[in-house]
Amino acid sequence: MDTDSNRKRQRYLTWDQYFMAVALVSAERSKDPVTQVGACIVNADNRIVGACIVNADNRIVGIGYNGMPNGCSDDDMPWGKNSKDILNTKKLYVCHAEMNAIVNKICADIRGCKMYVTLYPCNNCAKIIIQSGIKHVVYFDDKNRHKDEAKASQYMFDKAGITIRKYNSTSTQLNIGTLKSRL
Ligand SMILES: O=c1ccn([C@H]2C[C@H](O)[C@@H](COP(=O)(O)O)O2)c(=O)[nH]1
Ligand SMILES: [Zn+2]
Repeated sequence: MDTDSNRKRQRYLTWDQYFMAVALVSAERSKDPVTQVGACIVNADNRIVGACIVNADNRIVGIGYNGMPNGCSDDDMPWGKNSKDILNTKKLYVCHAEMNAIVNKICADIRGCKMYVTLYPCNNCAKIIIQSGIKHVVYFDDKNRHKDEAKASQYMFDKAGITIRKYNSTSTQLNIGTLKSRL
């Protein structure tokens, strides 16, 4: 590598890679044994609102991952999904990453912002995304895209004029394992 070059470094992350990497790393905090989801919100100037500012409670404000509500210990709550008793599954309890990112925001006004999220948002997250004023969504994984919840999300996004697109991973592959091995 020519460390004496006068030219700027060429292989730096694109904005998409950078913000999706932040969301993917945030998902690594999730305790969900099946699906780990992370989200981050950026403003029109490509600035993460709440860029990993850690407050006294160790909360990264402005960024979120799927987890149990504050005060509901991860060790006491059910993380399964197949019990016949829905009250004994995570479904009614887990806070979705998109909601946590919005609740954790440090800017009062996130109208016009963009959300990077590692999973196509469900219909409930679509509602809170729309109501928060976020105008653009970039998602990484569309494993739920066939579900009615996702079809309802797309319908509401279209009606509300929210743009949503899949992260274009044809460029440098984001390898969280490599990132984690360097931490
Ligand atoms: O929009 C969404 C949809 C789902 N999640 C979280 C909620 C759960 O913790 C998992 C989904 O678990 P599965 O076992 O894959 O059903 O993903 C979210 O954060 N945002
Ligand atoms: Zn959701």
